[in-house]
Amino acid sequence: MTSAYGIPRHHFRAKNTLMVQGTTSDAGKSALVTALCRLLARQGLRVAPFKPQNMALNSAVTIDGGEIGRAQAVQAMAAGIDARVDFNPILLKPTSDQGSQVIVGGHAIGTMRAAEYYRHKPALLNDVIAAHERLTTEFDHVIVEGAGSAAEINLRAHDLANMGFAEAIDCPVILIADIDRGGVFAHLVGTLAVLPETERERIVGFVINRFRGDPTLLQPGLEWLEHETGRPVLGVLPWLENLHVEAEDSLSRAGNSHHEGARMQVVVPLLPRLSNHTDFDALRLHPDVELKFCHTPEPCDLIILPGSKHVRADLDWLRAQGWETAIKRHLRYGGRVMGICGGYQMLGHRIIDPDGVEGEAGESHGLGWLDLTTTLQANKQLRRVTGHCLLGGPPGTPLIGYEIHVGESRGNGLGENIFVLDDNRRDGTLSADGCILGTYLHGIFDCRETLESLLEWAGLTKPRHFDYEAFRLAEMDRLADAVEDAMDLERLKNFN
Ligand SMILES: NC(=O)CC[C@H](N)C(=O)O
Repeated sequence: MTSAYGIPRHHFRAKNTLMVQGTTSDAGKSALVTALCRLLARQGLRVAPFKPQNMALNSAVTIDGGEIGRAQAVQAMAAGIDARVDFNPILLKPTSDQGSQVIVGGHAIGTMRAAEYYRHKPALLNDVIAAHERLTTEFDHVIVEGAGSAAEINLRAHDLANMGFAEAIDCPVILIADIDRGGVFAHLVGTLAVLPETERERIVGFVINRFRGDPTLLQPGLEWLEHETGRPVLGVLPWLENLHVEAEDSLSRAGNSHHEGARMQVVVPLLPRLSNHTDFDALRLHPDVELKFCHTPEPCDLIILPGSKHVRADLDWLRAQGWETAIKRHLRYGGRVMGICGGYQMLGHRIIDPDGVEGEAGESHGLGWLDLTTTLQANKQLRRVTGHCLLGGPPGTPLIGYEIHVGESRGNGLGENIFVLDDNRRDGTLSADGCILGTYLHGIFDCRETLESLLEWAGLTKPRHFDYEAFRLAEMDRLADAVEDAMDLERLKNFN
């Protein structure tokens, strides 16, 4: 038998694989996959997350030295295993509205516009299938996350992220919809309606996400849905107040924080190509910190220039929004400034992109507050690091982080390093007056001790203890508990 798109198919052939697709973006696919990974791992099963294709500027460095979407690294954590490139064989990192850097098997193969990427897709589907196949031989279960909406029929012909993948490997699919945004029945029934018969057949049931309110009022709708579609509602997941699971990409549900009694105001310019915003999760969740992502400058104690996928363009944006003048003033009044990766590069004298790695070839004047110059190179540096932070003086506090950058910085400003890495390298530059700090390391706030040292440097006395690692694991368990209460895990296991 062949699918509506000509791919040979058999009935539910893929071993131990269950896929979650959504009726919309942000329906809760990532969270459901995270929860299922956690629940299966809690039963002592070996479970791997998988997302064929991810589009995100939040990425993670894997144990095997590649780059994948952040969500799959979080799901791996939920599954109790280290992240590896097979969990997300294709990652698209948008650099402009039309083009993305294409990362295959953990490594960038180039920056492509949509049409060019489409030409690569048939070959890429083979890479995706091969990665999935490797996981099925090693793990008891593979939980696959789709991308965006399953109903994007305009993209279906070359799809490898949703039904294109499910058809190719032949696996059952759960469809999840977000009731909080409304229209949930229309979303579910409408999605089934636009799918061809063979794809519709794969949908083994529905999950309704983010429900709050009176369940008796929902019940008639569920009965209607089951009757109308002949498919079960496998679970209604509750709205979980302030649930923290790292955001896949957009800042819509994450974002600004407000804590009663916060003593430190942090502002992060909302760069158009801001990358790795999960860097700020531990910081914005800290009880002493109020963090805001802003388009235009606002008064605060600490300004952090974040990572960027297109540093020179984001630097232009920063200037156009008035940040350069505002930051100078902020420094004059004793404020602190920090730059992470792309933001660090902006703090130097120049950013040179001779080969147009991030857009037009050329160079830009940096803000010039740290004595360094950055050249962007074809080769991307990807590594996880451990070490010590010497901010409070030797022997320093433990440090963890990761690097993802094509820029290489040189200059006298790199002399006084505050991060000593276990691989004998150094990182972390402090300006002579101690008010400006730059680093290539992402994820450094995740480590409690480093977070406290950095907050003290920024002017906070005796920061409260906040253990982000423990917090995020507890949140994963809160999510998993809710899914366990709402769904029958044994039933899900029997779908394949
Ligand atoms: N993660 C980042 O901020 C990367 C900065 C810059 N785009 C580089 O690759 O060097």
